[in-house]
Amino acid sequence: MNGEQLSIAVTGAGGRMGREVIEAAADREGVAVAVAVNRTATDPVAGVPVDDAADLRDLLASEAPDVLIDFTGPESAVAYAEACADAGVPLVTGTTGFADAQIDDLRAASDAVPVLKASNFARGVAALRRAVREAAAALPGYDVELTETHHNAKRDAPSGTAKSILEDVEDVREDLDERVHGREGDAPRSPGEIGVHARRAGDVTGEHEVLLAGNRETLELTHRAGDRGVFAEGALDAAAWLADRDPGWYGFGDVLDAGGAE
Ligand SMILES: NC(=O)C1=CN([C@@H]2O[C@H](COP(=O)(O)OP(=O)(O)OC[C@H]3O[C@@H](n4cnc5c(N)ncnc54)[C@H](OP(=O)(O)O)[C@@H]3O)[C@@H](O)[C@H]2O)C=CC1
Ligand SMILES: O=C(O)C1=N[C@H](C(=O)O)C[C@H](O)C1
Repeated sequence: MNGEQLSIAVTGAGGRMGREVIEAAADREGVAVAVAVNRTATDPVAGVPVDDAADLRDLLASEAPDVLIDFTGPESAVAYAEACADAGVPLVTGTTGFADAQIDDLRAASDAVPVLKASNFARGVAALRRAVREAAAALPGYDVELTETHHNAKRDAPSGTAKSILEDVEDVREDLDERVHGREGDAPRSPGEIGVHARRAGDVTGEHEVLLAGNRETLELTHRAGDRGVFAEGALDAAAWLADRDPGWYGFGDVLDAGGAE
């Protein structure tokens, strides 16, 4: 970092989250957007010109930002991670929907630069995940069903956050080893199932609900994002924290454990 000023690059600058990050950066003291790119031509966002994503490597070399924030799609995120590794620029990515091989590619980039990947930058989701782990461990034998709801333009299903929560549940409840995505026809529930339900409707920002049921009682744990600003703020906190780290693989929990942005 150059003194107290954090210089960021933003990919997917024309998308819902890219715009939100640029707008949040404009509102935050000590943060400047040095590079903003998109695959397709995009008008300036909050006064920041948006360049062609094909020029990212040149722009990273000429502008030398402290960190790149990426909310795009899996293929692009992997390509941008490779550009970051080559340019020595730390990467924060909130992109979801990666295949396992693409995660391996991201991890390879983290040999060269710090890479922070998070399926959700809301602090409430971090708290939800802790609560779900505790509840699932405390309620052995209870059925678990997860429902996520997002806007009608979301591409990947189930959401990245839902997959993270599923991993949390499976980690503390080894008896739950079969993910069942929706049910249809003659489909009685078997004990090892975790039901997974993805709803797409309107402009819902993002909701995740975990239902635990058994022993004549139910427990529901729900997070609702009010707007995308909550994700953008978390991503900026992560960027500020990551800029001075050593190469390696990080999560949003590392930022929160350290007390948030420095
Ligand atoms: N971790 C978190 O907290 C959050 C994560 N997300 C995730 O961020 C990602 C982007 O979400 P959102 O901003 O709503 O999406 P949008 O579709 O609104 O924006 C995606 C942007 O990235 C560009 N892009 C580049 N490569 C790809 C690609 N391979 N597929 C799709 N778009 C691409 C698009 O450019 P062009 O128009 O030129 O194609 C577009 O500008 C998703 O994976 C989403 O799940 C979203 C919210 C919070
Ligand atoms: O695409 C979105 O919008 C969101 N994606 C993330 C996910 O897949 O979990 C996070 C958030 O729920 C919004």
